[in-house]
Amino acid sequence: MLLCIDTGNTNTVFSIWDGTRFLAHWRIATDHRRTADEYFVWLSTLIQLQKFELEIGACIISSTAPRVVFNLRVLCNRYFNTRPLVVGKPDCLLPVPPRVDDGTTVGPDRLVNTVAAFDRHGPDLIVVDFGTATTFDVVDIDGAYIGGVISPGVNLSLEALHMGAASLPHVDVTMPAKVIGTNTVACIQSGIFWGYTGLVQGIVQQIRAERDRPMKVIGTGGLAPLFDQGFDVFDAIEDDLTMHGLRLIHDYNKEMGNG
Ligand SMILES: Nc1ncnc2c1ncn2[C@@H]1O[C@H](COP(=O)(O)OP(=O)(O)OP(=O)(O)O)[C@@H](O)[C@H]1O
Ligand SMILES: CC(C)(CO)[C@@H](O)C(=O)NCCC(=O)O
Ligand SMILES: [K+]
Repeated sequence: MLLCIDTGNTNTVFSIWDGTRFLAHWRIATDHRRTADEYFVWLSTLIQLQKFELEIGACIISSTAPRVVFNLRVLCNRYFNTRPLVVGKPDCLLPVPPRVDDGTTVGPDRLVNTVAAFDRHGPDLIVVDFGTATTFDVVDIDGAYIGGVISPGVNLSLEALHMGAASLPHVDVTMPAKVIGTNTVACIQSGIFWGYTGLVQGIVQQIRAERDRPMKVIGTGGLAPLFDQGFDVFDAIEDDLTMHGLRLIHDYNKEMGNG
């Protein structure tokens, strides 16, 4: 079985692939201080609760937080007796290398999204990921990541508004019926919801114009379904894009006789 670990700046998701399907997805807050032993106690509790018999034979990690990787490596070595593949490191092969400026380190989550979206939807894509940051990853004809856009994530913007303005509360994101809010919460919800809707529509339109070709738009991340209600910009929503990509990259490395 394959253990896939997706560490974002906010949350880390552990998923188990049994060769045919994902058996479980477990989420924990990202914290670089968490030790290998702590991860293992947490994981084995969940494994026991679900009454799984797990034989982890391989691990793959994507981490946007470099400091977390050390303890995740120790977890894989010590408790699963495997050397993990770490996306973005030279010893982890990608089906197609990214085409970006020399010296740029592309976020591994964006590389993984690109691989997964290309596998499912073919060439010429814009992947919009609503995570800690809202990112746009552009996929070329051959599946390469060729750049994109990074903007502040929805929850980060909400938090910044609450932190910076003494009278503004923290609110949840929902789709407001109207643009003109008639109370503080409704005004903030409108700003976030219609603001991000406009941001996504505008950036997608400009990417399409710059590329001058038809492109499909794939939405992913926890908030993608919410933003799908407001407007018709996504050709598809994928809730497991990162895990699918991690599995593909693992399989690719295995095929190539790597690791
Ligand atoms: N209506 C909502 N309002 C606010 N947050 C929401 C809502 N629906 C889902 N979420 C959030 O979406 C998140 C799941 O999204 P996802 O896993 O894509 O990103 P993340 O964990 O926040 O970021 P990262 O992957 O960068 O760590 C959860 O943190 C969840 O709280
Ligand atoms: C943009 C984020 C934070 C999105 O998770 C991550 O992909 C990252 O840290 N990227 C590094 C810079 C880049 O992707 O160009
Ligand atoms: K993510």
